[in-house]
Amino acid sequence: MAVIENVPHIGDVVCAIIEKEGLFLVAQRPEGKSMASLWEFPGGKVNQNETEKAALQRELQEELGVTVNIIQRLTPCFHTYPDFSLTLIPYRCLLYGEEPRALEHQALRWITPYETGLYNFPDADVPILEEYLAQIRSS
Ligand SMILES: Nc1nc2c([nH]c(=O)n2[C@H]2C[C@H](O)[C@@H](COP(=O)(O)OP(=O)(O)OP(=O)(O)O)O2)c(=O)[nH]1
Repeated sequence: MAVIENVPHIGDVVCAIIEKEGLFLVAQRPEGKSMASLWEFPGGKVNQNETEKAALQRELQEELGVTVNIIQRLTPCFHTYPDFSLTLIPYRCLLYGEEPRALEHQALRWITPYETGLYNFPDADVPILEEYLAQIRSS
């Protein structure tokens, strides 16, 4: 029999795949937060009456101290964790030149597509990573 999940939906979460010279940025979630130490794409929840792009720029200022050039929206991923569900909305982005700083994360790393397997990502990120890697391999 199918089990119907009944967990709170936290809403839309935007995240940035920031690219630089064939590398992209991954950020390690802080200790003490949910999914601590997993590697994610910087971003966060979209507030009420806020556009996705405005939320992304706000979160990237707060977390990395940068403003980005937003290039492309990838396919959103609806995912259910044991205690909540979310819709994770990825954007490919380029930097204007400022170097990101880990203002809220444990660490930041610029990685190549080949290194992705060395990092543990939240489950919601897996289809997003697959789409992104397929896209850059075919370009
Ligand atoms: N920024 C970001 N969040 C992600 C990713 N994958 C993923 O499942 N998430 C989840 C973690 C959080 O529950 C939520 C992001 O919301 P948030 O950034 O406003 O919340 P937060 O880190 O303060 O986390 P929390 O204390 O609410 O658990 O989305 C990702 O790649 N990037």
